[in-house]
Amino acid sequence: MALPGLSLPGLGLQPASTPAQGNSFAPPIEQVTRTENLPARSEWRFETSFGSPYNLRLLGGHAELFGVELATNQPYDLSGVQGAIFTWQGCQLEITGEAESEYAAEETEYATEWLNLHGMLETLRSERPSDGPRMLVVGSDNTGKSSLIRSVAAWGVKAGRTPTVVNLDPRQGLLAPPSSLSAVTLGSQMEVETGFGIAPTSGPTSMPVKTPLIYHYPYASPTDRPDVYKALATRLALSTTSKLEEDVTAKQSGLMVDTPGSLGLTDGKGNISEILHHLISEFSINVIVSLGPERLTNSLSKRYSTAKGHEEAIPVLRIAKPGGVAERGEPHMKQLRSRQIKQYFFGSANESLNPHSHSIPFDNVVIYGAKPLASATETSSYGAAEEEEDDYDPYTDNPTTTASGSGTSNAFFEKVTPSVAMTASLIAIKFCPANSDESTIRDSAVMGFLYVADVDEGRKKVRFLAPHPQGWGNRALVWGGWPEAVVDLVT
Ligand SMILES: Nc1ncnc2c1ncn2[C@@H]1O[C@H](COP(=O)(O)OP(=O)(O)OP(=O)(O)O)[C@@H](O)[C@H]1O
Repeated sequence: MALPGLSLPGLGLQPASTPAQGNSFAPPIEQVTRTENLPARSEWRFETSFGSPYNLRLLGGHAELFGVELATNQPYDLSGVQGAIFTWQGCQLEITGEAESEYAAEETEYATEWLNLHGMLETLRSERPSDGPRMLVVGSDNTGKSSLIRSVAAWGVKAGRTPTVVNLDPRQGLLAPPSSLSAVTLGSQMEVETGFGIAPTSGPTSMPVKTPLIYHYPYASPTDRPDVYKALATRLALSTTSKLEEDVTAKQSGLMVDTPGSLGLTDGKGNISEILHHLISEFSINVIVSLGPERLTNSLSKRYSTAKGHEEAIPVLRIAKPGGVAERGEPHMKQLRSRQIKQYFFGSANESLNPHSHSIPFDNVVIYGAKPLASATETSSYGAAEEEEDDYDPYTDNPTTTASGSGTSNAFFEKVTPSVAMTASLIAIKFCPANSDESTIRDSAVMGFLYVADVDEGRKKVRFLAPHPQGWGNRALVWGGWPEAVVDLVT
């Protein structure tokens, strides 16, 4: 019997191609190993703690984690992960280690819906090769947005496409630490354990390197600094779309935009976030996928699914939240951020990296502190913004003063002297020179991140960890109060 969706274009189910990795997998003696036989179209859901080993191995059949196929006999370390190993045809798994919860589930209709979405994207790619799908996924927190994007991106890569994934949620980085808004074109398949993989490094790696375009937004939510968020989204949209213009295959493969859960909420009158309108307009979105409540989908449909003036209609699709998606509390999210930061500097178990130490006198370093929103100038972040939104110009709110303080106002940054308060936090190296004006510093892409390992106020020296051995010349450095310090990065 053919499985629904499997005949859709672009998803040739083939035997797992990666060979067995031998017998290097040696479970700790006290760990109990058990096997699970999963029937077709079921999944193994698990929630595991950080630091407590949890290993999975595919013994037979086919299985995938968010679209990425597991290789037979390869051990995968899935500690600190909430997820599900899904199988279309049935499989046998070997599991070692303790989970906070784990069970086999057969209510997996969501997977067919996601696969049908992949099929629809493939149809759009074939029908309009010069103008691929530009999909935005919206919904409240923990509705499966990132997992959906990971899966359809992985299926796209498997079908020979090179989709571009855009992460607009600063709380979780995409090939970058939290506080990043980033985009990457996937030229190769993702990893089972690390998802999109690790950030590029100066050293040799066994994994194919994916180079993201990164902007720095050192706040947890778009509504913390909507002016900065919108300006950076505009920058990211411009850079991404102009890059796609130079790459026919990537343009045909299309964009997949992941949004933070706060943009999937409507106000009491059912109005959509004005920032969401901004993203739809700036990324020229032509498919909207809603994982949110019916109210959000209705509001989006009312606004976008019928043509208005010169605007084309944008289809709005509603997809149900998968049953297995778990609420993630703040302690879990904090550990996730900490792990992403560690991985940025030290890599993963499969691909370790060696960060470099740079000790610099205070006088030789110029650091700008990112300011929180000082005055409540934004009265409401909801509303239709029907006309003005499309005309949003990031330059209109640009102060012309230098960030170093001459002139009338420093809206975004203030110069700061290194202090112990910075210890264990992240600093972004911008591509622009240190004496650039505020808006240039704000809008510059990120060259890389530094970790403040130590500040010696007595000797007036600051020690950074950097992924690269080279210095960064006279570039602007920006310190934000967010994400929180990760004190156990350097032991
Ligand atoms: N089928 C599933 N079974 C078990 N866990 C799942 C399943 N699908 C997703 N998850 C897990 O649920 C959590 C939330 O999913 P995901 O990150 O995709 O949601 P999200 O809507 O992007 O959340 P947020 O907006 O808060 O970032 C993740 O840890 C994810 O790995």
